[in-house]
Amino acid sequence: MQIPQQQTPNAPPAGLVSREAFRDAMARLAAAVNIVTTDGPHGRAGFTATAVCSVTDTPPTLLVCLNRAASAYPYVKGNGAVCVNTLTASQRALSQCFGGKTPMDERFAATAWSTWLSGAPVLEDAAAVFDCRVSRSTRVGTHDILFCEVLALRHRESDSALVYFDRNYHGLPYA
Ligand SMILES: NC(=O)c1ccc[n+]([C@@H]2O[C@H](COP(=O)([O-])OP(=O)(O)OC[C@H]3O[C@@H](n4cnc5c(N)ncnc54)[C@H](O)[C@@H]3O)[C@@H](O)[C@H]2O)c1
Ligand SMILES: Cc1cc2c(cc1C)N(C[C@H](O)[C@H](O)[C@H](O)COP(=O)(O)O)c1[nH]c(=O)[nH]c(=O)c1N2
Repeated sequence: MQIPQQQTPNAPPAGLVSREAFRDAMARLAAAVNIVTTDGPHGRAGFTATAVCSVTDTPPTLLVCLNRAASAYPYVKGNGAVCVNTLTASQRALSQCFGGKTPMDERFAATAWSTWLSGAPVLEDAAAVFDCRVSRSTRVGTHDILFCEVLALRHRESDSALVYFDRNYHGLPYA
């Protein structure tokens, strides 16, 4: 039998969760770290993202949550193309570079990039690469949820992972 929300034991009343409490709890969710890039008529940009997950394999689609205040936002929206580059443990510095206030050209100067189908910059030695077109997007609060249809991909076998957990980076060795 399903228990209605208001009768769930120990459930706090709705509407009392602060941004701080939400973030504190979210900090307990370990997440893969990605550099999401874009390029095209509206220009090149990229940002670090942990809010990335699989949506469906038919058609292969993932989602990325992007803050509309981010400097990359107008570029991503204008180009309608992104590449999700999932980082290995050795790429922590790159995540820091794309996750702060570093000027866009300096971010991309930190390493070499190529392009596949979408035109967005590809990090060839990433743990996994998902080259995508943005098939649709939805506004929720401060963010847009971008649904990204995968046009091409590649992944490395037996490599480490970069994980963001408890407001810190952690290297996860393979096996
Ligand atoms: N989804 C996001 O937009 C997101 C995720 C992680 C980090 N960040 C950025 O990196 C900074 C440092 O993050 P931190 O983890 O070290 O400490 P934090 O206390 O700011 O965030 C803790 C956790 O809350 C979530 N979060 C943070 N800002 C958010 C936002 N604006 N919208 C939705 N969820 C959010 C993330 O899961 C994050 O790991 C943040 O202040 C934020 O600017 C943003
Ligand atoms: C570990 C980690 C994880 C995330 C981020 C940061 C860091 C350090 N940031 C923030 C994003 O990368 C960037 O810092 C902000 O958008 C501000 O960038 P600008 O200085 O405006 O380019 C981020 N932003 C976003 O819109 N969605 C996300 O999933 C994440 N995830």
